[in-house]
Amino acid sequence: MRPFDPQLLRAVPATRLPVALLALIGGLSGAVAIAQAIAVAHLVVAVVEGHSFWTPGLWVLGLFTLRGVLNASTETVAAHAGARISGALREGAMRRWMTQTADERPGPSAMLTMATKGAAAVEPYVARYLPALVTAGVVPVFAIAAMLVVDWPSALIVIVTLPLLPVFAALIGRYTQRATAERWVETTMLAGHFSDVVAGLPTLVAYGRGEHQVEQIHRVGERHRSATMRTLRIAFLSSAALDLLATISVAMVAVAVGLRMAHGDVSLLTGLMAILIAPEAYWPIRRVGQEFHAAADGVEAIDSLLAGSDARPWHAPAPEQAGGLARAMLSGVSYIYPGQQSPAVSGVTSVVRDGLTALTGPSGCGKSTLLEVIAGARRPTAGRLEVPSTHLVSQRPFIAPMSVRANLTLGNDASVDEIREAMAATGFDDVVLGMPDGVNTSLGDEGFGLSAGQRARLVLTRAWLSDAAIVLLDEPTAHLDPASAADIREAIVALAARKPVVVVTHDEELAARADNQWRIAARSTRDEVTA
Ligand SMILES: Nc1ncnc2c1ncn2[C@@H]1O[C@H](COP(=O)(O)OP(=O)(O)OP(=O)(O)O)[C@@H](O)[C@H]1O
Repeated sequence: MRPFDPQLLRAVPATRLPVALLALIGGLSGAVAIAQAIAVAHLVVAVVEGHSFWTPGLWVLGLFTLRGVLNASTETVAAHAGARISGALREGAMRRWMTQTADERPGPSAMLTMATKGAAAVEPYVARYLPALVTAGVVPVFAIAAMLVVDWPSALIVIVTLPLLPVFAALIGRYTQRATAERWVETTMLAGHFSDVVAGLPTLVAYGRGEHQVEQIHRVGERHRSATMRTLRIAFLSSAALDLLATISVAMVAVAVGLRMAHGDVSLLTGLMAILIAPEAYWPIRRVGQEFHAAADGVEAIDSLLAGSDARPWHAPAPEQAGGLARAMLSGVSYIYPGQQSPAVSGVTSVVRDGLTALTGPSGCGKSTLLEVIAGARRPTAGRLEVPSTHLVSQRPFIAPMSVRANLTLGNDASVDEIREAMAATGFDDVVLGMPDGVNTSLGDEGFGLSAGQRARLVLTRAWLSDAAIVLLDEPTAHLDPASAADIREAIVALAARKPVVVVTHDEELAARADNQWRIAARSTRDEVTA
């Protein structure tokens, strides 16, 4: 972990002002602490020598209050800054992931960990560590300058011992980086494994494999626990080491001052001032050491959250001939999955025309992949693609745990009348009639509470309402009973009369209703699409 990584300040401008403000307050606070040490020394001398202690007393009180106010402001600004910056990072990353293709985006569990734990871990880095770092660069200089004026031999001891702290901290930092990176991997794995198990729990229980997962999660959890304990151990030990070093250094100043005072070389006031100012030179660096461990997770998270932030999102260009028959054009389009040798889609040249296009071919020949390439969810590895806006209904379409209405208007701003018209066209109006609160009925995760046929009608209604120029459907009649499949077929044909629809299907009846046919040969034998 580098002590300071400017990429965050560059990528998230919202960071700059609060960090500058916190550093300013930190510097002021350090200056006030030095002034307070001088005032306390004067107060003690006044008491010891029997002078009036009102003036130094009032100074101590005033400076004490000012320090309190500055500390309170630090906490307030830090809390606001932390929330604002982690929010900005989270939003930026999520916006980016939404525009990235499936191959560029991190996996779901990594995205989940980064957007929740990761973004939150940036708060201590920005709100505590960065300001502490700036303070550590300024306050020791103030303290040494004050000591040079007050008592230069004491200043010399500080000048010699002070560099040991950052050197020591840097050595610990190198070790911490590795431990933190390991812990971050374990955290992501635990989150991913846990969310997979929760998602698959009904299936696991149905096959009697639920108990087996307890052992699995326990194992992953144990690895996470021991990685966490390792980083905590480093944090505690290194804090103790830095504290010890600083304490010994201050003690050296105190012993030297004491000896010189015993010989009568130094006055009580000078000696006291030197002893009280000395810790102010060390504490900012000690604080950096402490905050460093709390911030280490944040640095790991920043790298992941900002990864690819300077890359431009990819979009297939829109076809020039927007008003004519050609709605989308594919010329020699191929796609190879990352890490694979042979292409899943190979040299497809075709044109999406008005009406219904059936995309057929044997299982595994690349139909779904081609649909995702046309939708812009995957970037073709070769060939040229011109596509206007599309609406893809995948084999597992996204249904949010929200109301039916919110699900229907996801990605469009359809009016009540338009929703009613679309529902009538797809037959979803009959489904809604049977629901307790009509379109305001809340749905569970992935449409829990709806049958497969009802779900198919819902997502088709949403496709109907979409503003996209082309609708892409992936096996919309699969797993439906004959009556539902017949209704969905009619709705698709009606939709295709409004805008071009490309449908991947094994349903011969649906394919027979299509105006255009695309057929992909089996992977081993195929050359290209025959349109
Ligand atoms: N994420 C992936 N990573 C690697 N290979 C993949 C991935 N998804 C699919 N494939 C492979 O790409 C090929 C095409 O898959 P695709 O799902 O597009 O076929 P399909 O024609 O739609 O099949 P089906 O009719 O069974 O749905 C298959 O050989 C499949 O194994």
